[in-house]
Amino acid sequence: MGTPTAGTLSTSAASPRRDGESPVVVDARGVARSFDGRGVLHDITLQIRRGEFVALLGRSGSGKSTLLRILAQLDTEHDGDLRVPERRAVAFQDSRLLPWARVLPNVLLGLKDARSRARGEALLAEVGLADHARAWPKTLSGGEQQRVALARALARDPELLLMDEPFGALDALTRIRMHRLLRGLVARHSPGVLLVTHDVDEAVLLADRVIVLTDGHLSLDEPIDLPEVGRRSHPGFTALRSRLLTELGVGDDDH
Ligand SMILES: Nc1ncnc2c1ncn2[C@@H]1O[C@H](COP(=O)(O)OP(=O)(O)OP(=O)(O)O)[C@@H](O)[C@H]1O
Repeated sequence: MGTPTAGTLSTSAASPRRDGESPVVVDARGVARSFDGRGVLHDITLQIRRGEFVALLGRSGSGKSTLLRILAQLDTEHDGDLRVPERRAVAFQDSRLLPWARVLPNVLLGLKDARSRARGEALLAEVGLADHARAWPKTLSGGEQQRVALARALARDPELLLMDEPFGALDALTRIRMHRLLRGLVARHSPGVLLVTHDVDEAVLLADRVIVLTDGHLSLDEPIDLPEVGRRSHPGFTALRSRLLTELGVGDDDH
């Protein structure tokens, strides 16, 4: 494995957000990863800007989680150049809350700033859990635990929010509610977002842009030019959904 060039983007102070010119919060050039000599990611070049919501689709084993872990810098054993901001947050399919800490301390975990508490409380209110600040995680439903995990991620005011199948374990109705919540949170807090999902509908409903990994190669990178409201009933939704299913090797008839 070669030595990666990893840098830190500092975007918050210098560049105010401008249409189409928001600061870049992921700048990956030629990123590659092998395990035991087997290439899993090949020559990934990808930029994500602050405020942009990117969905990452791919078949099982295509390298999605590997890429997310690299962008989170949980895995630094890659080739190529990567720049991501210091202020980044990751959410996984399981909420990974500490069972021995109540909800608010979970949200505030690792934050030392005296103003953090107020921010944590405000975020709990935003995710509809103001009354649960003193609850133990195990007393919450799966959806509530994921809402706490989102509050925890946003408490760091991340410039980059990375999510790996965050709603994968939730029932269909809870997922729909989480989609609405997430869109609102992202609109208000404006991080750059990379959402790994298996779910084509989820990708097309939520994202501004969709990328597809095929056997470790970025095989598609496309803006989603659909209205935010009424997206599912827009004719463009069905068309893009079909194209993505084809790209993923699943015909509409199989679905
Ligand atoms: N630590 C590791 N050691 C060896 N191989 C690994 C490791 N991590 C991932 N791989 C391999 O890399 C490939 C891509 O895995 P990855 O988890 O990134 O895929 P994925 O697209 O996220 O899959 P899924 O949708 O099933 O979660 C797989 O073949 C996997 O076995």
